[in-house]
Amino acid sequence: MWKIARAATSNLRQIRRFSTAIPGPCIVHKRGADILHDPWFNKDTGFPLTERDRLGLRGLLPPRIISFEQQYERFMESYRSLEKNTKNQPSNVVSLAKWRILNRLHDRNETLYYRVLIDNIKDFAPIIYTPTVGLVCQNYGGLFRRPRGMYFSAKDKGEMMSMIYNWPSPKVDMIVLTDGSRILGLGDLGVQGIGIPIGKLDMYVAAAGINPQRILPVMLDVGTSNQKLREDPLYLGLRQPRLEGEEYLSIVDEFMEAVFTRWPKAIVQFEDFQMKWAFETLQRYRKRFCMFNDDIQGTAGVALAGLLGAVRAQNRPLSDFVKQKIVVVGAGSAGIGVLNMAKQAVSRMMGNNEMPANNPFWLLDKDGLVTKERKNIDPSAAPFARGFGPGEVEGLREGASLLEVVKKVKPHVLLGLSGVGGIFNEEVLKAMRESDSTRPAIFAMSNPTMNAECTAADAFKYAGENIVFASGSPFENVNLGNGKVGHVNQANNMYLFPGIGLGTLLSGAHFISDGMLQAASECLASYMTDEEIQKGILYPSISSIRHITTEVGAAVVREAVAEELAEGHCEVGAKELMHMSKDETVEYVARNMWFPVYSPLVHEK
Ligand SMILES: NC(=O)C1=CN([C@@H]2O[C@H](COP(=O)(O)OP(=O)(O)OC[C@H]3O[C@@H](n4cnc5c(N)ncnc54)[C@H](O)[C@@H]3O)[C@@H](O)[C@H]2O)C=CC1
Ligand SMILES: CC(=O)C(=O)O
Ligand SMILES: [Mg+2]
Repeated sequence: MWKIARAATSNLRQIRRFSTAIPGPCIVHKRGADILHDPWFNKDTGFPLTERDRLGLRGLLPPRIISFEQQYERFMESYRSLEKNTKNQPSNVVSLAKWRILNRLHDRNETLYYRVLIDNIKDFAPIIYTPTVGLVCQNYGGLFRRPRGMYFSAKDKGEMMSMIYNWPSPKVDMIVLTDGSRILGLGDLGVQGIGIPIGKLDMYVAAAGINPQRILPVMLDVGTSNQKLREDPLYLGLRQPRLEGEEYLSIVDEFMEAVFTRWPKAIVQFEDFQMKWAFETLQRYRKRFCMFNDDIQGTAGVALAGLLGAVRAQNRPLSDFVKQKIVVVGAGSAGIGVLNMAKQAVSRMMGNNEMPANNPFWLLDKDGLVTKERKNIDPSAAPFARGFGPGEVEGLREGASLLEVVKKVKPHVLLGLSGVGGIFNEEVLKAMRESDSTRPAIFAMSNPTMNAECTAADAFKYAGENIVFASGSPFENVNLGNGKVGHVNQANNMYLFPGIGLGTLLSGAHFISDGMLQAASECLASYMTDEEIQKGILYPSISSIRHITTEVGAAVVREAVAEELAEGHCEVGAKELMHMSKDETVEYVARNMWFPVYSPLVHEK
């Protein structure tokens, strides 16, 4: 079942070379300076003379023509100088300086921006995505220069159906939407949360090859509960308390109707909504519109793939997943999402849609262990509340502390999605040494870095060198001495959301089923070889994110076909999708991925 998928696509690079060798023309409806000021079309000094003539650019640029490769080198050179010149400055200052230089390129020339991003994704992802994107959101008021994406506010009620036509691109494939209410582990950042949809969509372009002219980051500004922000003179959002209840839902309803009226085939990814709205909107829209919630569903798939990897790392068969004791810290949208998907996997493995006699999950929130004695328990957490009596670990009371739970349960896995930095402290990590696993797994998945439940170095230092470790934001591998390395995995939903979006788009499904999400997760899990897993490597390197996304996208397409949800995309109909072999589906996905090269621009009125 867990075959290695990589060999099947060894010809991917060739496909990409071929498709980039003869770039198709790009229709542009403007001329002259308007083109130079449009990052979608601008080539800076790279416009050939013929194009300068055709588009009225002669004289608007210095005469020398610089090739794409030279422009690329020039940018990388200035990036490297910046790195050198800021060496001794505080890390936040350096990170923001790096973000600024990339953002300036993004604002000026998207083709070059995405090319440097794709080629250097391992170095640049921590800048355009977590952790730096968190810092950018926190400082958004001061950093703001040019708008990116669209802003729909509570003041726009009744206007959204017409506003959506203000977006200049006639076609949109992927939208990432936030209301800014839970930005990473940083809380309510109101309108400043727009940085998250922008960063996520950058990953869509880099990893999934979604055309940047067809992405749309959206901020739904319904106010903020963050009083400090409301009082900040530089704050750019509505300075009013967050809308609640029906008032809130009517805004989201109106936005969704507007989007799908203009772009019926678009996919909307909900991102960083506070828990109550994350679950409510998922339930409300998932059958009506093509959408998913990344924090609930994307995170769950990535975590499940890692949990299965942790079983393999113990040299145990995957079916032993049902015997793993898993402690999840954080009962929010992400933690509950992970538990729901892990529970589904357990029931599938049991073959009878039942849970094993010994419930393998323990859930903690800010009030400690969640049990059946919990007052006013959230309905989504209720299925995971522990009981008392036979089959239960003795002596664990309602609200037991994390340390008590770890000491008594001796879990195989300790997984944090609490947003609380350092909560896996020395004592908790040392208690993991008594785990019943030969290779305990510690997943500190909260973002950004300062909110991680522990650092990689502390995990290996206190819990032991034989652990497997994953974090939501990147950490360096840990030098364990004697030539040994503690491998750090990045358990982040970035390994799945681009493939879920791309696969759904290319299948033409109008709805994202549990089966499609499960297929994505299984594909990620099976991507890793036994040799890698034995080294504690549970996820691929981010350098291969395009490759893994192609595989995940193909797995999603195939599942949509199997469930008869696939209706086809552009000239490829449902029947053709049905007759594609696995390799052909992978090639189909690869063929449809955008790659940044300068296309000849053709002017049309
Ligand atoms: N690595 C990844 O791919 C992802 C990471 N995350 C991260 O997970 C974190 C949580 O996200 P959500 O679940 O959406 O947030 P949320 O706000 O819905 O939930 C947070 C949960 O943590 C609990 N909590 C707070 N303090 C605690 C404490 N001291 N001990 C135990 N539990 C405590 C809360 O009671 C709540 O249940 C964030 O930092 C976010 O960045 C979220 C999605 C994906
Ligand atoms: C990664 C992500 O989606 C989060 O931290 O919210
Ligand atoms: Mg998120």
